[in-house]
Amino acid sequence: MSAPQLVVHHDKELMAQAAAARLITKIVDAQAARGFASVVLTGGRNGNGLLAALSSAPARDAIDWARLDLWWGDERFLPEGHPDRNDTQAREALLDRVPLDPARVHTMPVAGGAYGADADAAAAAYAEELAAAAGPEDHGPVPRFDVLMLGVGPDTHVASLFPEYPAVRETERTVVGVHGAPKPPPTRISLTLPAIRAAREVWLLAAGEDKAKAAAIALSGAGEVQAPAAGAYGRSRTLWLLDAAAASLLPRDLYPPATS
Ligand SMILES: O=C1O[C@H](COP(=O)(O)O)[C@@H](O)[C@H](O)[C@H]1O
Repeated sequence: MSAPQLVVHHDKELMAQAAAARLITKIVDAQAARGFASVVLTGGRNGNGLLAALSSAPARDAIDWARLDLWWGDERFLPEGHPDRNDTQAREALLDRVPLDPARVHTMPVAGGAYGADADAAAAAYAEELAAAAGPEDHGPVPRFDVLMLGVGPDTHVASLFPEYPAVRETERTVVGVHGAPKPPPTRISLTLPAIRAAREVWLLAAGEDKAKAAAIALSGAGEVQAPAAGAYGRSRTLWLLDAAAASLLPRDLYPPATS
């Protein structure tokens, strides 16, 4: 477990641009060291903001897009191409504009596809896909992702792990179906905390006033069942990327004053 480090940017746009620049460096370094990189994408406003910033970043094509594995932390279990699916939004923000290898783009299953309306079966299939991609060096059923990003919801949810829901208590499975989610749509698929914690680095994105309470709760010692964001950490780094509005309720001793 790595203790959270905080970086507070002046505003949402700057946060998205700085996070995009940070991600480019991370991916380029991993590709130089191992030949490929693996990143887990998040849905939500902050995650899509980062992808849009990456799309217009001058250094975007320093990344070798064909040697990048993309996974998702969660998905809204909706039909293919639905505008509310996280993968649809990611494609619009970035993925359709870069030369990815389609075989390395690991979207979560769609509703009405191979698993019909069965989100649990779809989740089990994604768990198998992760397990197949994990090598002996990963020492577990999911790859050691280079970076796993999570947008923090106003209620402290991350991925589709909502406070007090069974999914946040899961200790065995790496991917689960989520039913009756408090945020639409009610049916979702999500990585669990054990899968999230397999990542080398976990980045939590929180920008905007509506994230201030969630950041303060999660970073002030709350339990992970009540505040799932508190249970999201990486093996070697846990990084909270915030803007000043989202950091406004944090105790001042948690981070140095915003500088950028
Ligand atoms: O529904 C979801 O919400 C969260 C946070 O979204 P935001 O719009 O409040 O930033 C996101 O992390 C998750 O991936 C997504 O499915």
